[in-house]
Amino acid sequence: MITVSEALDKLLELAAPLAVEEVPLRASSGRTLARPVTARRDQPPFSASAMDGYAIAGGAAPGDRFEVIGEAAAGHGFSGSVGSGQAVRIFTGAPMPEGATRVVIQEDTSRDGGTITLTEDLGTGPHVRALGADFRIGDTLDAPRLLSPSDVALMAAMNIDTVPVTRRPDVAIIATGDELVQPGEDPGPDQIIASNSYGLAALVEALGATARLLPIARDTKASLQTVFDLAEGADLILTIGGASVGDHDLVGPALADRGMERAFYKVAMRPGKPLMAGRLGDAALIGLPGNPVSAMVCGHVFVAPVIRAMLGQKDVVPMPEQRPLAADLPANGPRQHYLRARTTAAGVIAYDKQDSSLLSVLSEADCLIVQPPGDPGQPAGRYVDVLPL
Ligand SMILES: Nc1nc2c(c(=O)[nH]1)N[C@H]1C(S)=C(S)[C@@H](COP(=O)(O)OP(=O)(O)OC[C@H]3O[C@@H](n4cnc5c(N)ncnc54)[C@H](O)[C@@H]3O)O[C@H]1N2
Ligand code: MOO
Repeated sequence: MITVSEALDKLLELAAPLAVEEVPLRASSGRTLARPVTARRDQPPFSASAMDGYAIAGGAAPGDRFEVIGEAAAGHGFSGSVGSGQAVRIFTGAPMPEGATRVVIQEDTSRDGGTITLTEDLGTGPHVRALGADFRIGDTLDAPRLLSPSDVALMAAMNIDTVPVTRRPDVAIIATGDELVQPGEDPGPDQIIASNSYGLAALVEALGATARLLPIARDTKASLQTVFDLAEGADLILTIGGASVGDHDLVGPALADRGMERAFYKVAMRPGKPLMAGRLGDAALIGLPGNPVSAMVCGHVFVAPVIRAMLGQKDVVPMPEQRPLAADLPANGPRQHYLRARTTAAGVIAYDKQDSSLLSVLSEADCLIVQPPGDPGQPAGRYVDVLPL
């Protein structure tokens, strides 16, 4: 058995960044920027008013009077220039007229026909946004970067309409087992619903991959080979179940027949011990254990970093957070334990039930406490490593 960190190193060797593609700006949120993009204009492209009021030239004091000589609105600048004793009615976002140095907000003026008088409680201003105050032509948004809605707004303002992003990893997901039927079907008396494939598909799609749920493979080598054929073209193949040592655990042998180069089998972790990984043709392959919580925990711990690496992201393995324990944590055995836990005001608390079949517990949990192998147990109040879910 290898350690979690050794397994992660070997897995990341299987995951090279994918090709770059151009997508419309509208489709770029949640994608990974693959190359820096560059602002095509200054923002604002002119010195602009930040408020509704009057643009004036030079100093201003309560009681000063100005003649209003024109109007500047957003999209419609004033073509003349402003001199001493003159003002231009101006609105937020309008270009500052030539000669104007500040904006007096309209609340600080009283208007009488074509004249304004500055009131006693005159503010300081200047209420002007300098040309290029947000960004200048040539400023860049650096890659790699997971694009957020705010980044999309920024790129739009930079006048970037197509965005170079890393291609979405194509992830083929194969559930295996005679006992499985799809959600919505009528299970026989010895059957259960295939749940892991759906949870894993949601997980990889949330990370920016495309999931292909292939038909359930039955517990024969022939059925497994038929479904493996359908995984052709995938960047990453996830198998679920059939990974352990039972007579019907045929995933390893079927993959060996197919010529998989195995990188490792079995990791010193709980849940998730019978994890397997390797390369099958052009695809990376991760063989996940069948127990539902084991499959999902391995999804968070191993599959997510592989997807991020394929997307060309940096820091693909999340650093655990430090949080205090709200209750004592019992001693651990020889495998790194990922305990399903919840956050309370007093700290994190592991659920009493840690069996790797309990999806209801996983669904309630908001984090995993990561307890190292051989840990002697920790008292309440001690800070421990936690992975938020
Ligand atoms: N003698 C031993 N038995 C087991 C060991 C061991 O070391 N020695 N390891 C145990 C551990 S740990 C795990 S984890 C499981 C993993 O076994 P497999 O990967 O072979 O998984 P299966 O046997 O196929 O299934 C286990 C369990 O999960 C259910 N399952 C499978 N696929 C799905 C799915 N897509 N959706 C929902 N549930 C699924 C399956 O029905 C079984 O109940 O092995 C232990 N045994
Ligand atoms: O991965 Mo197995 O459940 O260690 O529970």
